[in-house]
Amino acid sequence: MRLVASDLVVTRGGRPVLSGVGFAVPAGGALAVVGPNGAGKSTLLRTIAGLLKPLSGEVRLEGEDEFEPRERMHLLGHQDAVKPGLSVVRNLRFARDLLGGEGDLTAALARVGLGAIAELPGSTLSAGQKRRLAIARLLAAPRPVWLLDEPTAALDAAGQRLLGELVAEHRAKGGMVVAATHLALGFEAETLELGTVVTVPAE
Ligand SMILES: Nc1ncnc2c1ncn2[C@@H]1O[C@H](COP(=O)(O)OP(=O)(O)OP(=O)(O)O)[C@@H](O)[C@H]1O
Repeated sequence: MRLVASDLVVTRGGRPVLSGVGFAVPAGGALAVVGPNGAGKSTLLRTIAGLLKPLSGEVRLEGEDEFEPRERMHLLGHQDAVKPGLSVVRNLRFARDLLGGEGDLTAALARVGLGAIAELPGSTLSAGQKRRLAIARLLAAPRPVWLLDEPTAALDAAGQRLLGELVAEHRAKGGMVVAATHLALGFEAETLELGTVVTVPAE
């Protein structure tokens, strides 16, 4: 399996944001997308996820031709999308059912350190706990491509280490990761500066 983007041209609000962006991430590979504020990192992730349509160019998941690429991807965005009125475990069940996964909710919550507060309402979570709940979705509904937008934001040191471990486990199973970031990610990745074309070697 391989995630390939070629010659992506994307405009937002009528202004060009990405022009001629391309990369290839093989099974087990990871790519860090870097650039200053407004460079188009989130735009690139949303385009890969199929939420924004490029003017030209394409994103494809080679080896998974029977699926729509977006069905095989997780986008962990800036917004943690926690429903305030639902408990932590119900939030996760809602997301899992929406995404069509079969992961173990209790195990996923335990892994991200939220097992003890599974019954608390989402409205009571701290920023870092919301981020951990968003990360639990990656485990509850396994998909081969993780698109992570500033994934370490709001995470404490232990949370950053945990994310590094989860990414390593995901990659060891052949998963792929594209992460937009300003901060250290806590895992090894090739780097894409927007506007350049790179090919990422496997681990
Ligand atoms: N909904 C929108 N409508 C119009 N323009 C937008 C929209 N969203 C983003 N943009 C513009 O697209 C450009 C890229 O934004 P994007 O959020 O992708 O950048 P980024 O690299 O992720 O930035 P940051 O590091 O600040 O998160 C910016 O100039 C921004 O103003």
